[in-house]
Amino acid sequence: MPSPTSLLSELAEEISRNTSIIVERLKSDGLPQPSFDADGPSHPIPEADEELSAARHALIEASKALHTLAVGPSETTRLFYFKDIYFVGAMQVLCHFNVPQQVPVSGEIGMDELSVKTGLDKGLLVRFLRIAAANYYFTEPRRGFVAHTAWSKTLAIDPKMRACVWFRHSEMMPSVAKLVEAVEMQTGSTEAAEPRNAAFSLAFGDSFFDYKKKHPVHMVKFGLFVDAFAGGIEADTAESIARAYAWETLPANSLVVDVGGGIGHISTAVAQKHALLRFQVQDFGDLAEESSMLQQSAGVSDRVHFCPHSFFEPQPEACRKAAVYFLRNIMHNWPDSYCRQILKPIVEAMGPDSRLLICDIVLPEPNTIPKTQEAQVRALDIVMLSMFNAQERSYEDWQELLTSVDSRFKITAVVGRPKLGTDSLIEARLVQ
Ligand SMILES: C[S@@+](CC[C@H](N)C(=O)[O-])C[C@H]1O[C@@H](n2cnc3c(N)ncnc32)[C@H](O)[C@@H]1O
Repeated sequence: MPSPTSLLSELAEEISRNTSIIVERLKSDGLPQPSFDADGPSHPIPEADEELSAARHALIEASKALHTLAVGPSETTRLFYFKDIYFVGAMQVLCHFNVPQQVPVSGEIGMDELSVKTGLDKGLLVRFLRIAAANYYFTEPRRGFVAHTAWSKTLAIDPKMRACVWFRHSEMMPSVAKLVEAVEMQTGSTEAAEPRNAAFSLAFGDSFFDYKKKHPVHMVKFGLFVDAFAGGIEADTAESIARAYAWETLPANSLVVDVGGGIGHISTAVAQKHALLRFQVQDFGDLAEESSMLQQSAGVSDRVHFCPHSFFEPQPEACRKAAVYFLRNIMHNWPDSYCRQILKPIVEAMGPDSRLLICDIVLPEPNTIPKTQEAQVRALDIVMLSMFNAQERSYEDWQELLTSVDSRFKITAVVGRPKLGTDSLIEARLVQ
């Protein structure tokens, strides 16, 4: 075990080596260097480039470790997420008062004028802006004036980014505050481990999706958040899913049933790339109109159809013996007992050649991936617990869950990194 001093040096060297790779490659490719300036690039280091992506991840990993070592155990714990909690609160106040959109994307604005334009009391505006600026969002180029950084500009130009701040603050934080209560309720009680008893439900008085149905604004903002969260991981976009799986090996005219498919944005992307496939997108009926608009604008409305359907009900006749039953980010929202209820009607509808295709995280073995990536998937696991009393699953968990529904289930393929990012595609078939 190296001494802490040599570990610091090793990490500094790692940072220096990977920084050089990135700086030189960006220079030789004529790309802009990362910068806090408002006109700095929003994705400065392309993920699609293997060398750059590897250097970027190594840099993130080493700089996080170096930062953690430099702060030290005592200060880390004493200030445990202290600054971050209030930073999140301040950012949500700023977004709520439309501050990011009222700051010009280039140039500056006086705090007085900004206060009038947003209706946020000037004294409070200045206090919230200054904590934001201390975290690289907004800058005060001269006293009493504010301008964007590349970070705050993302909030000015993209409602999906504002939905990320809103979701952290308005749904995740209240749920996390109820986590201990929810876990205490569950301890020794199988009945309590129900979605309606999740920390979210204790905070909001309703289960996650029932609450959304009753509060359409939350549903819309959640949709924007999901789009930004998954869509922001280059390797997890709809287009990546269209590329990652061997859709082209399915016979012409094959039917893909997109179970709980939302408005069908994944089916649409796959349909655009694979012209010989048909799709039925199943979700709540109130998404039908938006779904149909999407299919029409994407030019795939002849092959992608929306079908209002609850995944707890038997599959409709038109969706039986489909080539693929595709479930993206569905199972991780439900505890095992509910996943079994979702999978049973699918198994009943599957023909001998049907495949089940689940797109969700496959949790890694501990310490087998870089810590920053592991922290991300472990956090998602606790998100699922606090929102739904559900979980992310390891390969063994998936295998166990599937065979508990039907002992014939066999996982026949798993497609993960580098074709996909956080999620994997888990293909399973009923094997006699
Ligand atoms: C996390 S989203 C995933 C949506 C889509 N598969 C995707 O990957 O973007 C979960 C979806 O499950 C849908 N859902 C929840 N309960 C459902 C039910 N009982 N029947 C059908 N869909 C349901 C929600 O409306 C939502 O669209």
